[in-house]
Amino acid sequence: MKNSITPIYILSGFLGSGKTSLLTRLIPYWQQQGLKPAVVMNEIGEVNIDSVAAGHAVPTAEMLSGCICCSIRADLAGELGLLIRNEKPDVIILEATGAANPMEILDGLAEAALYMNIEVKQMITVVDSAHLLYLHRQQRAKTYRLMQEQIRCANKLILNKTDRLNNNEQQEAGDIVAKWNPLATMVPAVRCEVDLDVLLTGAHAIQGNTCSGKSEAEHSSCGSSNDHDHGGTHHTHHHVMSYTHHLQGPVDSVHFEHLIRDLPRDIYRAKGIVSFRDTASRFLFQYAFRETDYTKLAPQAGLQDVLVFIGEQFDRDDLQARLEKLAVPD
Ligand SMILES: Nc1nc2c(ncn2[C@@H]2O[C@H](COP(=O)(O)OP(=O)(O)OP(=O)(O)O)[C@@H](O)[C@H]2O)c(=O)[nH]1
Repeated sequence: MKNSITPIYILSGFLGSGKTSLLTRLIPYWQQQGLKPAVVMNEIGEVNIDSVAAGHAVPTAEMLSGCICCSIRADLAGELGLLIRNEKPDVIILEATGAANPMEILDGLAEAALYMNIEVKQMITVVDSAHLLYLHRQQRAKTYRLMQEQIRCANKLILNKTDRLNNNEQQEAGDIVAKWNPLATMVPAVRCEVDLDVLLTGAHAIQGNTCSGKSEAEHSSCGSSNDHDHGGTHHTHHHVMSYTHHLQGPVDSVHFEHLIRDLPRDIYRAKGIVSFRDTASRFLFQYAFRETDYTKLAPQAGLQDVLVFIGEQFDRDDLQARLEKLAVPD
């Protein structure tokens, strides 16, 4: 392990807010400066679709099937240690799952810092401004509270997806975020297109145990609420669940689009790789807060065809049955 301090940038933000979009900008930014970035990617699901989405070839530690803020937090120090020892990166970007509570990640990193020379430089939270506004109007407790925590703990905020809001709504979303975290620098953006020189320099210190002056008791979504199981050292996100479905072959594009259109509201994120038999093409598929996106892939690129759905206590069996029907030709 090298003796110099390895800076760590944490990318936080709710599911589908744009963290991977930011990652794809950060990697070439540092590479162009002659630096060697490495990535720690954390996914609640069993597969890492984000590395296909990011399209980068940098040293990556994948932490799958759990959340680094709770169920697999104990593995974080080991993964970081391996990455630093084997790859000697100049900078590490830690992309948390969208369900992660940033306070718990900071705690995990503070533990890791006992064994290795690391320093958390920035906690950048990417906010899906349209989703934030929707939740603010609905006041859906658990998800809303988690988003609030992620915003409060940041020292840099990207108010992303402003293309989905009109001017008044953008103002409203900005006001909510500024009220929750008046200290952080906030930058509005579309697809996280921000001036990285500005984003990465100068910021108030990360607030450790007192995100924007809030008390420990208010850091509820992972540390002290009923959302998590605190049996021993094992914590789980009760209200967030995922389902991974491996597709056995190409599916009909129209049937697939209907299935996605009719997804229950409680599924707020889906992503995967899917091949369509009617168009003979293969796509990276993304669904975030009711918006879908398809990026064409080379026929053999990346993983086997697979879909990951993330949401709040949705009917997994029903979803599985509907996905299995897709495999049956007309
Ligand atoms: N309309 C719109 N879509 C965006 C914007 N930024 C990102 N997206 C899309 O939103 C989806 C999710 O973006 P990601 O960057 O993968 O989000 P993420 O936060 O990494 O998602 P998770 O890791 O699953 O939590 C993708 O389809 C992106 O293309 C934006 O500013 N506007």
